[in-house]
Amino acid sequence: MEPQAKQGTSTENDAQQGALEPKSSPSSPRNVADFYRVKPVLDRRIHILGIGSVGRFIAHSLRGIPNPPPITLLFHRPRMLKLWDEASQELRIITDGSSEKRGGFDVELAFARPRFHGHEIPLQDDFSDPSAQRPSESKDASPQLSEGESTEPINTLIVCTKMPHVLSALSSVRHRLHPESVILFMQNGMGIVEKVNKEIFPDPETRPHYMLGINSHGMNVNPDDPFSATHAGFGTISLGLMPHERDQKPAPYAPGLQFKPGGSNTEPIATDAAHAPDPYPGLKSPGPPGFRWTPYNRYLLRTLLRTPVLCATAFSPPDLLQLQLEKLAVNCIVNPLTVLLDARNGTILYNYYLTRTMRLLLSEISLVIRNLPELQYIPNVQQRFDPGRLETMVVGVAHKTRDNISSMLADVRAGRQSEIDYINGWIVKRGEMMGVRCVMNYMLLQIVKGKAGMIQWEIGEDVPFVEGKPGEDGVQIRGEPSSN
Ligand SMILES: CC(C)(CO)[C@@H](O)C(=O)[O-]
Repeated sequence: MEPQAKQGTSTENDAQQGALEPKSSPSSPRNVADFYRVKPVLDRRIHILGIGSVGRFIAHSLRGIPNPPPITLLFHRPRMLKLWDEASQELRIITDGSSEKRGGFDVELAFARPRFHGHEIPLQDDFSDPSAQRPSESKDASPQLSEGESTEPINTLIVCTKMPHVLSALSSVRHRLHPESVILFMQNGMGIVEKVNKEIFPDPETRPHYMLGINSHGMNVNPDDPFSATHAGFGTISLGLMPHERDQKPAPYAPGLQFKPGGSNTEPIATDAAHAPDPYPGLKSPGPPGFRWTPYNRYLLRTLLRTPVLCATAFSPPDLLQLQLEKLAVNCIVNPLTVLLDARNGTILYNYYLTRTMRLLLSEISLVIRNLPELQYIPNVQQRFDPGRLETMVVGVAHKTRDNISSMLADVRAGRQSEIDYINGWIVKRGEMMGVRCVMNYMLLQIVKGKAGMIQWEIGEDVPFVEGKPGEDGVQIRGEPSSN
């Protein structure tokens, strides 16, 4: 497949698009045909990685707008590609019982590269043939590709995989992403950008641009159809562009900066208690954000904003961070408690024992959030993340989604890895960095992991019954000789 051959062209006359243009010489041709021949047009193709319910919903929605962008769905497994080829090659979204099919998607294979302790691990494609190597990272960073995998550049990527699988999924397309690409992360929980920077794009010079999205649409998958999803709850998508480290300029008048007479010119000293020397050297102090529009982050944002069914809105990075933290506080309560109780979201309401539990957890969550150094220069953070306000939010969401199975409960029941490390685990980790010991969140984290492990064991240990053949009585245990 040659995705580039299928790409559309943009008619947007975007001044920023000039960033992609080669420098024109005074003798550059001026007539229209030559202009289009010389000027590379913006690549409108959007790639989607992670074709679960949210990936299907976004892909389907984008294909429904006037002048839709070309969309490439990236499948991890050849089996999915085969199922797609055998099916109608359409995505179906069911809303209020009415189903709408849309086609016109391109598909590609991008094998997820499993990772272990921060490194890709080579796996065999075919376990019966140990000589057949799965793609893996090689020392010279030029990836080994499997048959069917593309090397075409990806300019615009939306990552909809669940949090625990983002790194292995992104590893499969790392060789196709470049410093001007934009990646939109659509995960629940916190901390993905830091992980991706550490493990996938450690060098800021070659790192793509990032956007973050918070989804509140309720989506359900249909177990018997891998290419459909049910739009169960109408929500919104909040979007924000992340400032890039390459664009950060040193802030000469950052609050609290002074220079010692005769001392090092770059070493800050404290001017007052509120602006004491940075206790978190890894975290940036809020200098001018140094934000830069690029052709692809502008294009992706515009395209998502003009897709009505997504109800997408754009926010500044500090506003988006606060929205993420509000969602985190809700998820820190609803998700693990519904796992422990093995019950729907509404169960945590009108039960004073559970209200007490919620309040104890929220006191730690609120303390951590209100002391995050990245929020210290934002007004009203103390009120916005007050435990009482957070409790009202949790109760509101639990009530609104009272008949839903939380995403964490669904993952744990199915024996999948949950997102708890990026939810309560993130609170515990950030608390540790600030000297706040979040013992209740820590305990909840351990119990949820314990319960998930228990269910994974049970699934693994399942006695594999096979149905009796016609005429045989009862069931037979696989591998055991038949009793009759
Ligand atoms: C808020 C929430 C718990 C509602 O179902 C949702 O974020 C989820 O399922 O993760």
